Amino acid sequence: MSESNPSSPILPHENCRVKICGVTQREQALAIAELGVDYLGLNFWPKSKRHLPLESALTWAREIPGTTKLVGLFVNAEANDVQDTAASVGLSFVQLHGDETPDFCARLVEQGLNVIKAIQVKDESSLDGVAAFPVQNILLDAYHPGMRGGIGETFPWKLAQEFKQRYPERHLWLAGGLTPENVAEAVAGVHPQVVDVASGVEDASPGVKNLEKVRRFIEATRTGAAVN
Ligand SMILES: O=C(O)c1ccccc1N[C@@H]1O[C@H](COP(=O)(O)O)[C@@H](O)[C@H]1O
Repeated sequence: MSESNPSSPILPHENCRVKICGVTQREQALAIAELGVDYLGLNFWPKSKRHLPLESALTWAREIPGTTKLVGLFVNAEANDVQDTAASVGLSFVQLHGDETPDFCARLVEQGLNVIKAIQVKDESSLDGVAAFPVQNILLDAYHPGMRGGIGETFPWKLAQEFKQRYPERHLWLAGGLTPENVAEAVAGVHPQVVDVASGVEDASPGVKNLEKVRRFIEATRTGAAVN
């Protein structure tokens, strides 16, 4: 499926697109789509605080307008479950945030899925393995021992800049600790294709977004300036 989203109402700054991840409520999902977000992340990892049961997703996900693409997040799921969920929910991308191997990703790509492989960046060597993954979309997130993601921590963006130099043909989804306050600096310094945020647009409750923060995050990404 194409990366382009021609009906997006405002052209993003430097064409950087926005993904809001870990939405758990139908009304919020519709409101966030209405704000013009490019990608909405649905978290199918049962251990996440932002877990969305498949049964819930099936009741409302297809109400989201097609201008907002759905991304399903999985951690070490079975290939058949990823494929079945993608088909039944109508996912445009699957985000693999666990220890999935290049072969596992290849199998899903062969099935016609658009795979985003997440890499938790510990240091420069974390980038070495990227070459083996047969996917166009790579998501870089912060490394935290024993945690899979959604933790609100940044990693040194100079490593994301290095990724861009080493893998210019890949699409970079930049994640990890992004907020309405720092996303403009991230876009200007790294030039990712997509910025992805979960906790940075929430208050106290994981999975419940602060819509004003979402609005400010989108605006900061598209205007290239921190919005207060
Ligand atoms: O959000 C989660 O709960 C989560 C759980 C397991 C793996 C990934 C998860 N979220 C992803 O983590 C990054 C960064 O999140 P944050 O903005 O730092 O909170 C992002 O890609 C989310 O999609």
